[in-house]
Amino acid sequence: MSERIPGQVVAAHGRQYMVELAGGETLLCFPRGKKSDIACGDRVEISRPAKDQGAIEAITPRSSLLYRSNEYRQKLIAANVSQVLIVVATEPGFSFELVCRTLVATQDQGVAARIILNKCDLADKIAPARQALAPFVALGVPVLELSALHGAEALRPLLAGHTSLLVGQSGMGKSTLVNALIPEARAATREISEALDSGKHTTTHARLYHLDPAKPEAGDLIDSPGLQDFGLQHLSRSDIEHAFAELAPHLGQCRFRDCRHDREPDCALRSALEAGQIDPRRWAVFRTLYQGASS
Ligand SMILES: Nc1nc2c(ncn2[C@@H]2O[C@H](COP(=O)(O)OP(=O)(O)OP(=O)(O)O)[C@@H](O)[C@H]2O)c(=O)[nH]1
Ligand SMILES: [Zn+2]
Repeated sequence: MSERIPGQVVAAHGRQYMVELAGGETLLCFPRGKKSDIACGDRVEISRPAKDQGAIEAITPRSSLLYRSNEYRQKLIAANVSQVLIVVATEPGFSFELVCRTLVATQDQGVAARIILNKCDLADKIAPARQALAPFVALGVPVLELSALHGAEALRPLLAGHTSLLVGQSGMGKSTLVNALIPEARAATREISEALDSGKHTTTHARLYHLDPAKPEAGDLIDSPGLQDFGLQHLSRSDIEHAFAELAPHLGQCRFRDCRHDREPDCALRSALEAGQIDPRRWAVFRTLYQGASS
């Protein structure tokens, strides 16, 4: 048996992975066997049958796994993340539901979340954006306002000591933000794309960057492709109830143990909604997710 070498997946694209080894060398790797449930951020053990190619033999247990799913399949986003940064912008408008769904996924994985409100140079658009974000602020989700076009230094201290995942809809300015934080990102991405795609121009992969290669404590940043939806088919009704923090004081208080929080009498959740203790926009997303959950 050949020697097992530890490494970390720094780029994932289909069944191809770039794995960083101790010392910073990166190696193109393929998973052993048919399965490829490996994500950017995964710590792995590889074997090296050839100098310029590796085989992923094992995945080290993860501290967290962010993924999306529908009825048919699941899509891994990133592993071993300690905080998720949800990028929204003053313009164009962002999806309230997508932010809620991302927060559900982070809450489920016990990962911290922050919202970054980008494009705050567009001064007249800030007030409506703040209003749209108010329900998240009320929940205690920190919001950082910045303008990636003019720099992202305010964010840097919040990244120290973390592996942070950047997620957001297309057009919110995620790439601008990555380039502001990591000026060499564009070149690194091009290099990786060439290795992974052999010339094809797809940018569908997640990518891990070291904020300061000389200082591991500066943190790592994983950039992921723009999100259009965030399917959470893998979560049960109970998972969803527990992922909406504002419901916590009311869970278990309904008259019926198997209350579906719909039209049942003496539903504690509906009472809290009617008493104004639960934001109606959050409630609407909760209902959508709860009704779609399998059990
Ligand atoms: N006014 C303003 N525009 C910005 C800012 N940041 C990004 N933009 C612009 O917003 C547009 C989208 O930015 P990108 O960085 O490409 O957005 P993205 O989220 O990476 O989008 P995709 O690449 O489609 O996933 C570009 O025209 C940027 O120049 C900002 O802070 N202020
Ligand atoms: Zn109920």
